[in-house]
Amino acid sequence: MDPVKVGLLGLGTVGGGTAIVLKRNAEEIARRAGRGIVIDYAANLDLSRAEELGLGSVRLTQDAFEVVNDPDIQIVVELIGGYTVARDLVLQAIRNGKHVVTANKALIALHGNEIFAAAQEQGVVVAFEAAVAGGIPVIKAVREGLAANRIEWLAGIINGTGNFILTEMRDKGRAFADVLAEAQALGYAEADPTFDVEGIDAGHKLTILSSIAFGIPLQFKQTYTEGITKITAEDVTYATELGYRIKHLGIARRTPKGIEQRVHPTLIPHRRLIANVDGVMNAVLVQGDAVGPTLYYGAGAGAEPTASAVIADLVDVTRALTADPENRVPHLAFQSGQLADTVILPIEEVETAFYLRMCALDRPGVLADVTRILGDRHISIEAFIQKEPSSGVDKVDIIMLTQRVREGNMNEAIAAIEALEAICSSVTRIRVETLG
Ligand SMILES: NC(=O)C1=CN([C@@H]2O[C@H](COP(=O)(O)OP(=O)(O)OC[C@H]3O[C@@H](n4cnc5c(N)ncnc54)[C@H](O)[C@@H]3O)[C@@H](O)[C@H]2O)C=CC1
Ligand SMILES: N[C@@H](CC=O)C(=O)O
Ligand code: NA
Repeated sequence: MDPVKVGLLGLGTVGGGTAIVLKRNAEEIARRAGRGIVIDYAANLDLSRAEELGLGSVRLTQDAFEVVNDPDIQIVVELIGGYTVARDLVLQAIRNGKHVVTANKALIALHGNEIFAAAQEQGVVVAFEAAVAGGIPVIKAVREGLAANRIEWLAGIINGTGNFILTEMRDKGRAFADVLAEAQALGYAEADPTFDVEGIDAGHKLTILSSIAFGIPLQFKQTYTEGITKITAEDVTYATELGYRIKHLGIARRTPKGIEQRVHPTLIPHRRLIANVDGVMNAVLVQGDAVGPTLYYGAGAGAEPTASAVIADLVDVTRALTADPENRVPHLAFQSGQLADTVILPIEEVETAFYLRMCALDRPGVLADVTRILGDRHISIEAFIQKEPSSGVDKVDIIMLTQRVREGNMNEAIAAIEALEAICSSVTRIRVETLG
């Protein structure tokens, strides 16, 4: 059979990795797919990149629309990023009856509902394994491998750049900006690295995971996102003293009131496997009612790990070329008419335990005032440490772990604590999860 002709949009980190791995493993890939998979046409702003990648015989253009409109191209691989041009390109490819593979989580999280509806209508596939947790085949695992389960919750380290920064800061005491610059040089970071460090990228990925886990439409706007930029070296040290590690987690959970969909720094007991996932590695813990806990681990970013997922999708789509569209795996795991309209809870309604740190004047009665404020709102203290001045003489750092409480109640308590005259800074709060 003739090889499948692929149009590759974007020859950057992931596009380059995809070209290299497709060529290096061409024979094995063809044995798996049933026919060869070749890049026939590629688009990139800088055409000299094609030479660097040894794409000698491949047709080249700076205009990606030429690729999606080319009648010879059967599968379009979108590795440009962003949600404007990428959306137009993907929708145009679908209109032209082409299958699409993308690593673009921003695009899927924001425009996936529209894109999948268009794909369904045209009878084409839009595959997006590389969009979540890079090389880890977690989309396939949740969508297909766990199809028997009612998924109860999932929690993941799903941004490689953020995890790399937190690990280097903790282990080597390196400065935030310095590690971020290295992550950019290594090709891990998004074009706008604010997406990585402010939790937006993880929010995109969590939105996708939550949708395929619970059978709900993609709802990025309802996802609570908080980044890692406010985590201090003191918090890392105090968390360690209390037996925890700070990780940037995406958490999606079913509750009787609705679905929690949130990304934020989280204290996790240091013995948990996921607390020991370091550097650019990602991990996703998924709890199914039948299977129990399952854990997926691997590189969350980088050229070849991400290419691994892109090419796995290419193989899947190649196999599906001859299959009846009615019998394909649904884009969002559940049949398109079967998505539920379960409410996503606002963060104020979510219950977690909390780590609190505050700076107080070293005078009698302050601690009693703080514990009274918490007690009045039925917030119990699980652990407590007081530290000698780090922020000036006659001051102390008070660090507490609380039991689980509704976030709205904690907001009230924090406001009352901050209003105390003896409290000299705003209260730092980090949510705590045992993930057991
Ligand atoms: N870098 C990584 O480790 C991962 C990236 N992703 C996603 O993969 C996608 C690509 O990311 P990277 O390869 O890191 O980005 P990149 O910035 O390295 O590459 C993007 C490429 O697209 C080209 N490009 C931009 N606009 C274009 C246009 N209008 N027409 C033609 N070419 C155009 C640029 O010339 C550049 O070579 C993004 O959606 C990103 O979120 C997903 C998982 C991991
Ligand atoms: N910028 C992302 C790339 C992969 O999705 C990350 O660091 O995880
Ligand atoms: Na993946």
